[in-house]
Amino acid sequence: MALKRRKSCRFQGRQLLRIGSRMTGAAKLQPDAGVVTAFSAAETGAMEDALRAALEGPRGANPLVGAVVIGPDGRQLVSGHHRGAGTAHAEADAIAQAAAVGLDLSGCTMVVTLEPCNHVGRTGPCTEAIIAAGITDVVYAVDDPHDPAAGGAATLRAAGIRVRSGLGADEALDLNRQWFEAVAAKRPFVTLHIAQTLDARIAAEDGTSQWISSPESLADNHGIRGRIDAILVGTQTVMVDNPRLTARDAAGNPASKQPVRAVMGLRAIPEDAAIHGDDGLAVHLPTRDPHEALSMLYSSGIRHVMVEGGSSILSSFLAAGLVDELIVYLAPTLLGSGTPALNGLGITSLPDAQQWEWDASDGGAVRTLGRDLRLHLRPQRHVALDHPPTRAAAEPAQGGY
Ligand SMILES: NC(=O)C1=CN([C@@H]2O[C@H](COP(=O)(O)OP(=O)(O)OC[C@H]3O[C@@H](n4cnc5c(N)ncnc54)[C@H](OP(=O)(O)O)[C@@H]3O)[C@@H](O)[C@H]2O)C=CC1
Ligand SMILES: Nc1c(N[C@@H]2O[C@H](COP(=O)(O)O)[C@@H](O)[C@H]2O)[nH]c(=O)[nH]c1=O
Repeated sequence: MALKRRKSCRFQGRQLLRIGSRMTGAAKLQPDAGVVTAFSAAETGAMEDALRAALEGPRGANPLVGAVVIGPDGRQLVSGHHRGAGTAHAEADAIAQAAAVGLDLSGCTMVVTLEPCNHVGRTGPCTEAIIAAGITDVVYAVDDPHDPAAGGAATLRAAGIRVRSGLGADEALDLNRQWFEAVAAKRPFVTLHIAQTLDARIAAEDGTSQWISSPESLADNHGIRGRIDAILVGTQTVMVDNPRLTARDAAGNPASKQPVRAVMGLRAIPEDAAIHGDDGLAVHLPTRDPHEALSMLYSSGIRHVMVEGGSSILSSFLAAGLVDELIVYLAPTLLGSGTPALNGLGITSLPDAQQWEWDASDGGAVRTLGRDLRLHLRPQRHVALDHPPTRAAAEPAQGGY
């Protein structure tokens, strides 16, 4: 990934860059008059690598974040990335790696794709770790909308650290554009799961569907179940499959973290349905409106939901434009008839088709899982972010961080 920059603006190994409307999707690294901030070629290279490192993490309640620390001579010393809610942030990851090999980071520059956090969530504040490491310079791409007005940058400055932002802002906004949108809309991040045959069926004519996916795909799906906040299905899936919707390992043992199990639809859930379990994690969302379902989940602290199916539910979330990430397990199996993965998106003409793009994050866009292919996609970007992230946009993180 090459950050946009013009070579002509370089002088003595440094670039003169203007940060134009830094927090908008139109933010560009442009050499020009105006607010002038200088970033060195080493910092620019480090930001490119930080953006690449960020892609190694999974999408969800937390944004993808990467960090690279460079020494006073511009050499890259260590890099880190965030591996999902509840794990070390990218800055803390890089600092921990340096500590593990006895690397002294005092006097170094931390280059990171998101403003270092200032709050105590599931992990300690990154500002504290940066200050404690003796880092003297921080360059970050975009503000963190989760922090209150005086965010991490202010804390770092108050500690005497030189802080600059806006380098790679376009790329960093694009990297997490769905996450920023979900945060601004105050709704959970939505991952849609489809386990389908080659001819896009999710169940046979008689309703049987277990299992279309390979054991490896099922294991992958259970891995996701173990790190999301909630899993959601329609009432019909509960009637037909009587699913448990728990996160389990290959031997059937429950994972340490279990998602809330949400059922969406107006019908009552049978009392003996397996989904109730005995852990109090099952909820009924008596609505057919996906917006309403998400707002019910959000108000109870859910920040990442995986929509599992069936077709009516998958279609309703897709038609409403509420899907941030799409994971399709594609089995080399043909049914020729049965329940289609989707049963209508309100599209009648090709120009109106939904367009998706391959998502290289978290292991890549296409992976082989046993005999299946795992396809990973995100909505295609049509325009710059209409509503750039602002600090006021989000409530403090609950499910994530
Ligand atoms: N292979 C896979 O990945 C999966 C396969 N499946 C399969 O899918 C099949 C079930 O799919 P399907 O029949 O589509 O049922 P769904 O599971 O999608 O549930 C549909 C029901 O949900 C309620 N509902 C809530 N919101 C909406 C909405 N916006 N639009 C329409 N209905 C809504 C309605 O019931 P109400 O009257 O209660 O409101 C409706 O009848 C099963 O055979 C199951 O095995 C299911 C999940 C995953
Ligand atoms: N058939 C099918 C899936 N089906 C989904 O898994 C649910 C069953 O979950 P559980 O009772 O916890 O094992 C079922 O109701 C449906 O939501 N998933 C997949 O990854 N691949 C598959 O082939």
